[in-house]
Amino acid sequence: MVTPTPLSVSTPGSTPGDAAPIRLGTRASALATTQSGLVARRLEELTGRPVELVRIRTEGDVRTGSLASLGGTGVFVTALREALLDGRCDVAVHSLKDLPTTPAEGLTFVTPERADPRDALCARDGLTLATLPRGARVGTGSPRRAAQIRSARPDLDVVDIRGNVGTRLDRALGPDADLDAVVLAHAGLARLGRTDVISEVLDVDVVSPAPGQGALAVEVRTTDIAAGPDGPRVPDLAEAIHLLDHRPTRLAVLAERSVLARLEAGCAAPVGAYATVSGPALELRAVVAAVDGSEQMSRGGTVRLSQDVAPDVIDDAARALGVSVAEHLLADGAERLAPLSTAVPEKA
Ligand SMILES: NCc1[nH]cc(CCC(=O)O)c1CC(=O)O
Repeated sequence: MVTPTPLSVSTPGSTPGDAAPIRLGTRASALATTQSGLVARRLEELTGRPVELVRIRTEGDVRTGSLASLGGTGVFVTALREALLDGRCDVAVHSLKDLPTTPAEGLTFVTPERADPRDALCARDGLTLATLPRGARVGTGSPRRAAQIRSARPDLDVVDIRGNVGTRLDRALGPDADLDAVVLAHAGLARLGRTDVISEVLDVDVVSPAPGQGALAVEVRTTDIAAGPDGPRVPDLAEAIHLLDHRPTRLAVLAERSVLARLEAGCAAPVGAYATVSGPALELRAVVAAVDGSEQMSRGGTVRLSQDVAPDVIDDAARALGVSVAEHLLADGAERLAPLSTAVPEKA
């Protein structure tokens, strides 16, 4: 327990405006600001301090090349992390699936409860993966989605697209649509209030989600929240960050991200991983797919989480599950199917 500081005590007549604001760094897209707004409101409730959004442009927002050509490692997060480290903001909110698996020096993050991790097909006329006509054009910028869509429906024409959620939806559903469908994360659509455009939520056995999909990372400077001789440097923030952490989400995404880390794969690699906690069990399934859809391999595993050990021992068990599943995939020849490293080949 952290002792509340005067700042976090709500005294009669005190409003959030009375205390120093918490500056929350976010990308400027509609999805990013919506996600950040959710976290900002929670932080205001938990600390009694106002939260100010600081908009930061990331490389992923500036560059317009295909997602695969950007290389995938941290293009959406590096600028936010720099802003945190040089003090332009105190908290940064990321989509966890955009966060590289290599830890950032001096920073630490928690994961609030995850939303639906599945991908969603948004097709004209309510079409589904099964009912799209032969040769239909399906847009996605994700090699993981492309690989699995092609594997399920080799006859479809998968088209590489980029852009924010609205732009991508327009490609299939707008007045000038040039595609029959696009694939987007359910969580992003849900946060934007756009689940009406979904024609099918794709089962995780058909399209395995990106590691961490649907979850947010709320990142802070380690020094602000780590307990020192006099307690954390920012006690009310430390307490709030601690309360935002959702343990089952944390364990699931630890296992999923450990698959990616052990495969030395980036978020642009055709790798899916999905873990769930049910009772004392953590269950994980991961997929590596050839981008042309010709082949995919899948491995799963389960670990029983002992309740009477230290939290970091349980975290280690979640990571070990991911590593073990990844090693099975490597033993199966996963590297033959897909370029796993972040060095992305020239786009055709
Ligand atoms: N790289 C873009 C991105 N990062 C996170 C989400 C969706 C929200 C989430 O997965 O938490 C999206 C959009 C999409 O994939 O459709």
